[in-house]
Amino acid sequence: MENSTPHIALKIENLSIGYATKKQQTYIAQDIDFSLFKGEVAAIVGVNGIGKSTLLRTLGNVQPKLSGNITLNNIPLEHHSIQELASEISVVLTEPIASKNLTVLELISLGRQPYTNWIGTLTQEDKEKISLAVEMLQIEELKSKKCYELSDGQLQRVMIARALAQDTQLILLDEPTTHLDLYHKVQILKLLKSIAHRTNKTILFTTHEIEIAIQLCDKMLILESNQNTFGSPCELIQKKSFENLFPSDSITFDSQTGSFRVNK
Ligand SMILES: Nc1ncnc2c1ncn2[C@@H]1O[C@H](COP(=O)(O)OP(=O)(O)OP(=O)(O)O)[C@@H](O)[C@H]1O
Repeated sequence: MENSTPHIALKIENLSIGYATKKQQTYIAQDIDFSLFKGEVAAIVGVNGIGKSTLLRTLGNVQPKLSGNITLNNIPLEHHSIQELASEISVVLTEPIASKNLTVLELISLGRQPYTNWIGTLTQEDKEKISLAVEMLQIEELKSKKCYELSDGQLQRVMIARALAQDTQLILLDEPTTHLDLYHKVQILKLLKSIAHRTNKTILFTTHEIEIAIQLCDKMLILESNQNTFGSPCELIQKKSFENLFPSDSITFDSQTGSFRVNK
């Protein structure tokens, strides 16, 4: 049984996500099922408020699941220690960072925290991983700037560099391209794809850039209120899964071009 799934990095079965208080549980999405292999890049798409960020936070162990199974490298998420998770999953969320007074280099160095000693001394390996992340995100000229001096798009690239410096098997990113112009959106998603393919990491991100995701992702998860559909972009197009994502009197999906058309 072990040998039949050696390369699955992340397996999600019957997952229900939402918010729990002592009195009640509020379900945001239920029956989510999918698996991601090592070396794959995948996008979670769906309309506003459907639960994309909630799912990402649940997978990143930032908030608890309501039920179901999340398995990372064949081991249930809850069986990984906090220390293990920090070296296996990096999470880039949309919340503003508390540490904007740090320089860019200091912030990226925090990505190495799971590996450094208690005073945070960086080894040669740590420094090399940080330099590589800076180089990959092309942010050399920002290294000494304070984070509060950055534009939203620059900060977004710095946060991705921090996640890369963390050097984890799974990288989760919540809307990593929101503040970027079209060129940088494409550049970041192409970079994420090449990192996944070159380094065998698994990268999962939420996005509203459905058309770019169709062109660049290996897999996509479409969250909808009554169902969750998962597959390669080609499979999803063939299954007509994108066609009912938005009200058809306003927007229709053209399966020939893989793009949305506004109905005037
Ligand atoms: N802390 C919270 N407590 C209770 N409900 C919440 C909380 N945060 C978000 N929600 C609700 O969960 C639902 C899903 O929100 P979520 O942010 O995951 O959606 P999303 O698909 O990422 O949306 P968007 O595309 O607008 O970013 C929404 O109805 C939202 O109101």
